[in-house]
Amino acid sequence: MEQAAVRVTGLSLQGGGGALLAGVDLVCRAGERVALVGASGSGKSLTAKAVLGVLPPGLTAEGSVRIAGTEVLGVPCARRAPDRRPAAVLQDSALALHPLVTVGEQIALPLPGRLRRADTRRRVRDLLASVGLPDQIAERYPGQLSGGQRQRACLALALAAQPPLLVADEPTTALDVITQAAIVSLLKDRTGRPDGPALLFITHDLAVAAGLCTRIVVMHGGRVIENGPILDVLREPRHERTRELVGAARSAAA
Ligand SMILES: Nc1ncnc2c1ncn2[C@@H]1O[C@H](COP(=O)(O)OP(=O)(O)OP(=O)(O)O)[C@@H](O)[C@H]1O
Repeated sequence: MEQAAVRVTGLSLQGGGGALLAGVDLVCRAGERVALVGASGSGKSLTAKAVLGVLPPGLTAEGSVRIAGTEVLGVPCARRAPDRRPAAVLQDSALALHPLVTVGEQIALPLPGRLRRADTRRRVRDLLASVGLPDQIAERYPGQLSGGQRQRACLALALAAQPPLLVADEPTTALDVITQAAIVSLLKDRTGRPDGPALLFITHDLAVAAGLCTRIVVMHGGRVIENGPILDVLREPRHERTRELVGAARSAAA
């Protein structure tokens, strides 16, 4: 069987007095970009947190989450082997970066410690360039960047660790439409290729999902209700809730 960047099987989560996720199955293969969609509260972020190893305390998880073939469910991110840690790009880039450490120092952190300083500086510059940021950004603090620049810096930080998978949880929601398009185009360039991470893209925007991803997983009430090639699912949604999401997206675009 081909090894997936992430394979979630029968993931269930209990907490807050009830079932939050029930038997979630999801696969994102190496070199693939998969959209995870669903109405608010359907369980997308909790699924992402289980994959990332950052589940909130007090929740009981069952099932399986395999990253590049290794079982990681219940193993916090920091205790996973470095090549089994997915990277994350989240909605709030200001919270994702340390406010008192320069962008360059933060991007250098995941790089191998044995690199000479000049090599580290060069790698940081290359990573910044790969997300369309100039060298000088390395010396700045996160608060001195625009929201779009900060999200690019978060992407550079995520790519620095060469993760098998990038989980992007509504990464463009806080940005204006032009910056949104630029970040989506960067995600398309930098993920879903044999030499880059696979992408699990959580979004409410079906049009963006269709432009970026080849497959879609639709959640409702803590379950996966539909799953398939994105253009097929959007053209002919089978589940009533998927039809509602597609209908709402069509009305918004009209
Ligand atoms: N730590 C927690 N304890 C108890 N319930 C939680 C916890 N975190 C989330 N939930 C509940 O689990 C459900 C799924 O939440 P989740 O954040 O995964 O939804 P979502 O699909 O990402 O929604 P949105 O699109 O609004 O971000 C919601 O009903 C939420 O209230």
